[in-house]
Amino acid sequence: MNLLSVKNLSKKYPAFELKEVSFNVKQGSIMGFIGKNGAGKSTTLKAMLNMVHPDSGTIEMLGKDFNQNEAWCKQNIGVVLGGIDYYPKKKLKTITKVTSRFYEKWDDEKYQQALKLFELDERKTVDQLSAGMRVKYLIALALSHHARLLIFDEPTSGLDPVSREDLLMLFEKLVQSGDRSILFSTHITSDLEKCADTITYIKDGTILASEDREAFVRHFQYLKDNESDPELSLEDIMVHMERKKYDESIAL
Ligand SMILES: Nc1ncnc2c1ncn2[C@@H]1O[C@H](COP(=O)(O)OP(=O)(O)OP(=O)(O)O)[C@@H](O)[C@H]1O
Repeated sequence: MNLLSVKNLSKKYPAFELKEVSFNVKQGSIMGFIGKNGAGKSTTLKAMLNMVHPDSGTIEMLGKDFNQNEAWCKQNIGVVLGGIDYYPKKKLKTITKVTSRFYEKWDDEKYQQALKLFELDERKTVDQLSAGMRVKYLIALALSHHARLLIFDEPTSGLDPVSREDLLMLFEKLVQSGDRSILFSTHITSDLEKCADTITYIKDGTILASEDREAFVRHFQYLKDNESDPELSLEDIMVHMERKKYDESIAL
C-alpha cells in the first residue's frame, strides 16, 4: 500500500516548470528526494500540500484524495517545510501551545520525549536557537501528533554530523513498525546511503527516476566513464548527470 501517491503534478512559474511529477511512497518506507539547487524539490512538496497552487495533478495521502480531504490529511501528516523565522521572539512553549490546539491527536508525552531526545529547552525563544536546533524543534512538533506520513524538506542540512546520524537513526526507527513513511529531500546523498529505501531524482522539474535504492544505483551505472570503473555512488551519479549540462554549455 502507498501512503503517498503523486500523479502528474504540474506547476508553471514564469521561469520554471514542474512537469507531470509522479511517484509513490510505500507504507513503512523512507524515500529520499534528490536534485540539485532549483531542480524543483521544494516546489513539488509545496504543490503537493497546496502551499502553492498546482496547475494539475492528483495527490493521494493515506489512501484519500488530498484535495477532497485536506483537513483530515493535514491532521495525519507531519510536515517540516521552511523555518520558523517569523516568530523570533516567541518562546517554544508558546508556539507549541498554539500548534497543539490544531491537532486532534496531539500527544504531549511524545512531544516531551522528542524535546528530550533533541535536547531542546522550550523556555528559549526562536532567536535563541541555532539553525540546527530550529530544525530539531520543528521535527519534534511534527512527531507529536501520531502522523503516519512525514514530509521534510532538507531536514538534515543544518545539523552537525552527530545530530544528523541521530536523526537518520530515528527515521529508521520511526518506519520500523511498518505503519509510517517518510519522504525527505536532501543534498546529502550519504544520508540516503544510510537510510533510504527508495530514491526519487528530479532534474529541471522532471522526475528522472523513482525506484528502490539498489535499482536506482544500477539504473545510472551507464554514466560510468569506463566499464571497468568502480560502481558510481549516489553522489557520483548526481555529479555525472548534472555535469553533462556544464560540458554541453562549455561546448556552445
Ligand atoms: N514563488 C515562486 N515564483 C516563481 N518561481 C519560483 C517560486 N518558487 C520557486 N520558484 C522557482 O522554481 C524553481 C525550483 O525551485 P525549488 O525551490 O523548488 O528548487 P529546489 O530543488 O527545492 O532547490 P534547493 O535545493 O536550492 O532548495 C527555481 O527556479 C525557483 O526560482
